[in-house]
Amino acid sequence: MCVYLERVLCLIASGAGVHRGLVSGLNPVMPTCEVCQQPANQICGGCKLVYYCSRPHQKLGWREGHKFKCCAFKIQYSDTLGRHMVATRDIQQGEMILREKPAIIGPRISCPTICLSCGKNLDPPEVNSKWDYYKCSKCNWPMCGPECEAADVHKPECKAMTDRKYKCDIKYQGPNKIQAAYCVISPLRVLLMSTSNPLQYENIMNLESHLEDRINTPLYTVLKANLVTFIVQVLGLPFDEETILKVASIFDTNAFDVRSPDGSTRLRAIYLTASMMDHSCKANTRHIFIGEDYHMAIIATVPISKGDLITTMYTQSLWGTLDRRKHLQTNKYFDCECDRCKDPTEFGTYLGNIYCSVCNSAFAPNVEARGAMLLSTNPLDETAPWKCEKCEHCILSKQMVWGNNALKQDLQRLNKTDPNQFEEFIEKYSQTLHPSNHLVVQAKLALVQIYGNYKGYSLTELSNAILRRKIDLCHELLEIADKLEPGWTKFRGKLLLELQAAMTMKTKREFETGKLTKAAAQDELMESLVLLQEATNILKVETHMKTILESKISELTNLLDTTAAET
Ligand SMILES: C[S@@+](CC[C@H](N)C(=O)[O-])C[C@H]1O[C@@H](n2cnc3c(N)ncnc32)[C@H](O)[C@@H]1O
Repeated sequence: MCVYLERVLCLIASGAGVHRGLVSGLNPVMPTCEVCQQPANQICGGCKLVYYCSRPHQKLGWREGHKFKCCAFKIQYSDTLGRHMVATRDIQQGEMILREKPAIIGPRISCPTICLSCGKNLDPPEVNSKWDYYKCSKCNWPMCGPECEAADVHKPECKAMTDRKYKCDIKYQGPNKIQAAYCVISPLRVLLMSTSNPLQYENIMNLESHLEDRINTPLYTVLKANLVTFIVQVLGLPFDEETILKVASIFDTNAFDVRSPDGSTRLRAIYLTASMMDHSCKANTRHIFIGEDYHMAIIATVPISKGDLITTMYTQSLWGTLDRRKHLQTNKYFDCECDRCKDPTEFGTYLGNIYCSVCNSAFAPNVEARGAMLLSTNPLDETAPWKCEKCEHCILSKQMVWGNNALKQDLQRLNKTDPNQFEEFIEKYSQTLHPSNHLVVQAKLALVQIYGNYKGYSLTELSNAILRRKIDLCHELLEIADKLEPGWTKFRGKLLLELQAAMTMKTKREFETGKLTKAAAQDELMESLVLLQEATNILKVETHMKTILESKISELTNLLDTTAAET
């Protein structure tokens, strides 16, 4: 980690300059100039972390290398947002704003049986002709094998448990059985840091927790019984109930969901600096995980101007405003008031809206009002009624919520591998849900994934009509992505890949059947190549995508060559 980031972390830890009410009482030692080490009082305007005695020395320091180290962000504090990240200079699309290793990584609150060291999902091997997992020889937690048992990450917790003769009693009970016992591990790892790495422990304990909001929730009542009892009574560790629950609450407020590309590992981790990013329903970054240690990189998805907030998405971008705000209130304890939440049309996508049943009824006298939507009269108030944009028809917000939930359940019940069920869902609700309603969008997204990828629906197996359908769906979804997740987002990258694959197949078929001339086929293939190049720019940072993208590019260029060679 660069020295500047370490200083950001120290600032976070000490609360200096960025922490609520702690701006006074800063380091009494006079800062020194980065260039001449003389007393200095001019702070670098970019990173706000280094000082200079004069303008010439600032210029010299910049030329001598500070320009490569200066962070593109600073952490600020406001009463409404708490600490948040702000760009200290213009940031380019695709630029890596931050790369950081996890301060702590561990199992989620409940998960299938995983290895405590590497986090991989465990398949039960046959041991002594009885089906069970390999177990740590000391604490009995399931592990991959002796190598993981000996890994450093497991040593402190293993010692804490074996010192008290505690043995884990997880046994193989069939595939994918969810184990609640894992809820103690990640908090235990943080608590043990209080002696092994006190500075890091302080850093973590300085994060926002919202414990006061969570303490009486059903989950925290369970944690009081399970987690607190385990730490205090079973392990005999010297922590009070509030500290233990605060650690759990810090995870719930700040942890990132960490997934390996192949889906074999799913953990939660805290990244101290990245956790300073506030939420926006149209975020300007995305994050990726790099390597086996799950370093996180934050990437700008759009150009970010100096002074802009650097934001991330805490919820699902393809949910409507009612669902997103509810999720943020119950999980992160704030009311989102971003531009998208304020706009009853969600930037013209109408993602969370439905058709007005009066204007769209078959008997409606005014045909010009067809397509009119119900809009919330105040999107920042979940109890506000919803009114038609064209007539006086109004419904209560709870009717909107009930209807939404009923249809959501209908969607969830569908067989995820059967495209006909998603097509029927879209058709069935076409009088209520317009083509970019969030439930229809989710059904369309499922179709884009099935068509061309699933067994029985590979690209070569698709009929021309379904191939055309896939292309149309990709275009529709890309239009929504441009408004809600613009730029170099994973969503756009994946859609562009799907689109170019379908377009290439269509061109190939039409050329082979003589529907397209050589020149027209080449023009179309060039169009696909442009899409593929943009998808590559977006996705190449994800290491597992590199070979896939390279082989797609070579397939497409080969096809271009072959087409050019045909007579
Ligand atoms: C991961 S922390 C982000 C850092 C946090 N602001 C702090 O001061 O430590 C998440 C918390 O930040 C606050 N927050 C994040 N985004 C926000 C937003 N758009 N509006 C208001 N509060 C927000 C909420 O309290 C949320 O639970």
